[in-house]
Amino acid sequence: MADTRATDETSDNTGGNHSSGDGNPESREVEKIRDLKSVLVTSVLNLEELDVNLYRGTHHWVPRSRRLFGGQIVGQALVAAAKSVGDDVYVHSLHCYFVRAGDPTVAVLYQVDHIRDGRSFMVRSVRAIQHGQPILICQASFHKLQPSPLQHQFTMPMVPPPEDLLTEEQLIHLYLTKPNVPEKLRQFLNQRLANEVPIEIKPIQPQPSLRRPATEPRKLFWVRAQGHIGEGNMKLHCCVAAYISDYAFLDTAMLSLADYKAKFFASLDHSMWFHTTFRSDEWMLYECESPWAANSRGLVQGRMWRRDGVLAVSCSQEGVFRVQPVNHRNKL
Ligand SMILES: CCCCCC/C=C\CCCCCCCC(=O)SCCNC(=O)CCNC(=O)[C@H](O)C(C)(C)COP(=O)(O)OP(=O)(O)OC[C@H]1O[C@@H](n2cnc3c(N)ncnc32)[C@H](O)[C@@H]1OP(=O)(O)O
Repeated sequence: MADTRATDETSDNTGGNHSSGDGNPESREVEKIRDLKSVLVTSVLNLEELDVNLYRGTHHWVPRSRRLFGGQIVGQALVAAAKSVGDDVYVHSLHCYFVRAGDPTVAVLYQVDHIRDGRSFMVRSVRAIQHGQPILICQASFHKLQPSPLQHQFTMPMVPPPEDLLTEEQLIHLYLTKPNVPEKLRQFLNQRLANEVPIEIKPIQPQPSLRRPATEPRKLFWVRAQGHIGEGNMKLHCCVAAYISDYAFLDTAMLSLADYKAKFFASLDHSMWFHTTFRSDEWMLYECESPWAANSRGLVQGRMWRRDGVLAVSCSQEGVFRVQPVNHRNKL
């Protein structure tokens, strides 16, 4: 499908026109990596067709929890659903339940059911299956473009542009240069650096250490897929956004609680609404907030903004959190 609306990088509300090249050899290295095609496109979201409406997906990065990353399963389910509709419709929403933990030692099968094809909307249901049982059930709905005078959106928060901020990786490198970083924490951060997460993040207000105060459960960060995807296939950008949207989302609910850590947390469901065209390989501002948490569950809501201030995607998710007090004796 042709993406007819490219992001206008020259007119943003984040401080004007910014060039990513700064002459620094490290930045040039980063730009070289960005020339490579995103692994999300070449591998993670590149499903193998096994039969009619039946696909197989493999894994790239697996979180420390050793259960499959929810964003990967949602992104792959959306790829499978999108293969069953024509070029004249756009995905406008999806609603998923994570019903079982995904097993990283085997592939995931995606079975697509055609629920309904209407004049304007098409609905698909996808079951992600491992060991003969569903791990995710997902409904995705597609819509033809139908312009209307009814139009409004919230205003994007004012934040520094991504060019003025450090990536999560750079922040960790900086932190590791400090003296007296406890060995356990150093190991944890080095492990984080070794992770091949195909996502780049630039937090607006980086946490200087693990020992943080309780704050309003809200955070903002710039995010994009690692590597190049390019213009063109809007459905693919939505699948990549589905992957990205789950990465640093759920822990927003934990911000209101200091001196506790989650000994177990997992997303229970995930919903997304796609409002307009965007590029998932270009910086988008992810605004995440948690309006409620109690009873071992927390709700998070998110908005992904194109850097020209257009609201591109809305997300919402509930997660289960089993928390325990942190022993701060050996922490900074
Ligand atoms: C700014 C930059 C910051 C960057 C920060 C980001 C950093 C890292 C990112 C990391 C990645 C983020 C990950 C994002 C979230 C995810 O992707 S989570 C993955 C997707 N979701 C799932 O996998 C959930 C799948 N669903 C399930 O597993 C189950 O449905 C469920 C566990 C939610 C339901 O549980 P339940 O109904 O209780 O099932 P059971 O089979 O009975 O129990 C499962 C285990 O839980 C234990 N348990 C049950 N109840 C309790 C209880 N009340 N208290 C304690 N424990 C309980 C139960 O004993 C089982 O345990 P075992 O498996 O037997 O050990």
